[in-house]
Amino acid sequence: MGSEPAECIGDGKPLTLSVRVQHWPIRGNFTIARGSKTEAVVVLAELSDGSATGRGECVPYARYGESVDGVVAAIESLRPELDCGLDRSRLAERLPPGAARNAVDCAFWDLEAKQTGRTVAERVGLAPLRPVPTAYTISLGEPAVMAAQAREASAHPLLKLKLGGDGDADRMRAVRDAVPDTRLIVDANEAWAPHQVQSLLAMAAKTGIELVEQPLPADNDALLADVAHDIPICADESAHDSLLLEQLVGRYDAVNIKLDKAGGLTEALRMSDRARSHELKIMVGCMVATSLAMAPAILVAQTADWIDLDGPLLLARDRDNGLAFANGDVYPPSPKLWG
Ligand SMILES: CC(C)C[C@H](N)C(=O)N[C@@H](CCOc1cc(O)cc2c1C(=O)N[C@@H]2C)C(=O)O
Ligand SMILES: [Mg+2]
Repeated sequence: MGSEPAECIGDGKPLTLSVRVQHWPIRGNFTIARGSKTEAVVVLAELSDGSATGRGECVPYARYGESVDGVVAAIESLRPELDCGLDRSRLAERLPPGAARNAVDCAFWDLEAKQTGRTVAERVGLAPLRPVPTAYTISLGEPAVMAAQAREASAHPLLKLKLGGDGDADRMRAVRDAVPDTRLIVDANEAWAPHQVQSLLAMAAKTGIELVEQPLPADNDALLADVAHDIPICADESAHDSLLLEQLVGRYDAVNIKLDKAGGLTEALRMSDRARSHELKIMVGCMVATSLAMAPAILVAQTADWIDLDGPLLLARDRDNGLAFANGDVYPPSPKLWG
């Protein structure tokens, strides 16, 4: 009698939770080495203390063993603890790195900003947020189609080409010919075979591409230690949270930090610090999602080497008070959106 349930690990105020699955149509469709998509399926978590409400959005990703139902259930499982005061500082004790923790962590940060009247950027000690240049992604397709799309998108100073293995030398060449002055990065999403990696990296360097993201399946990471390369190789599917960063050293030159992999802003900031201490360069990336999912990543992007936060640009429509994109830059969020 009177004792707290065993699962109570927080000492904050009771919070109410709302969890919703939302579908946001993509303009046209979006293709990478793993398949095509016509909509972004996101999970929205809201935490309320009765007067203020904080929001966070995540994208469950089957590649990491996640499903929409599983992520919703993981967030829902926090309900009793939120009711007895679970706060952000204890969240990592309850959820592993991944999409579910991301949505809740970002909702906590947003709620804390509203409760304290101080932006998240101020609370993490950042200077006033500035606009940052983001890549714009060209979907995987035939070389001529990708070249045409790159030409249409050439107002974006930095393009990210999705690659797929066979035919990638032609894709890189065709796009480079179409946009000779545009900065290019490429993302193979694990589609290169070990026997292709050396020649495709050389072709990427020759065509003036400045970064190659996740060339090999994550299981083949060890092979990269012996691959000579003139351009940086960036880990995406091989990099999740700060604990596993050490394994990338000697294999990769950079790491793509995504809040959905890390489990939110708290861990993404830690990952960014730790990547620097291992002398890894930093990309900040995203899934196909609304501006609410990009907003916290803009804080990590302030010190990143490459920024890939174009999710909302691929959507047919975005949330109210969505991020502004202009001249290749993405602008900091309004507190009406997040933070
Ligand atoms: C809007 C762009 C796709 C975002 C960014 N530029 C990007 O390339 N991000 C990812 C790709 C992740 O996109 C995928 C791939 C997939 O197989 C399934 C999904 C998504 C997604 O966003 N939602 C579903 C779950 C990258 O690899 O860097
Ligand atoms: Mg990637």
